[in-house]
Amino acid sequence: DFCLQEEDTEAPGTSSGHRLRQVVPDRDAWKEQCKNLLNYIFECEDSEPFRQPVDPQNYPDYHGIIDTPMDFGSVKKTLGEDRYENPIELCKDTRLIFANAKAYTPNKRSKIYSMTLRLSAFFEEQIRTIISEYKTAVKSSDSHKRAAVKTQ
Ligand SMILES: COc1ccc(NC(=O)N2CCN(C(=O)c3ccco3)CC2)c(F)c1
Repeated sequence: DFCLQEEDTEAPGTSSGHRLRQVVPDRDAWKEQCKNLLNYIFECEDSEPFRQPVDPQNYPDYHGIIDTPMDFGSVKKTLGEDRYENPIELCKDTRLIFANAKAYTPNKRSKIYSMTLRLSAFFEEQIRTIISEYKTAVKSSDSHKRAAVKTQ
């Protein structure tokens, strides 16, 4: 964010023109943070069954039980294609991965389901800060916008 001065036709830092550049939290920081979080999850062995969509050949009843399949590969692709507006949307899709496993598992002690419990605990720990910093950045950048309008 910066406030343009009338005489400011020069490149920044020249003797005649000058710019007031304020530091505002980066509202796009969540993208890189979520990319790194997803890469870490992909490195975890616990994510192996959840990196790609379920193959109906292996689990013929899966799509009869689960209405909205989701996997980390799809989340990563959506993020990479800039189709998430914010980290809250990414968090919703990721929670769907865990909810689907809980809905599909025949019992709560199944190996595959137990993998989601560890993954989910780790994900929730990490996404909490990412979302909190994003919300702060949005609030701050909105207030900077209001301030900038006032000076015009
Ligand atoms: C292409 O290679 C693949 C693609 C996808 C997968 N994933 C699966 O088949 N899953 C098994 C069913 N499921 C459960 O949540 C679940 C809960 C309890 C029992 O199952 C989701 C993950 C895979 F293993 C290999």
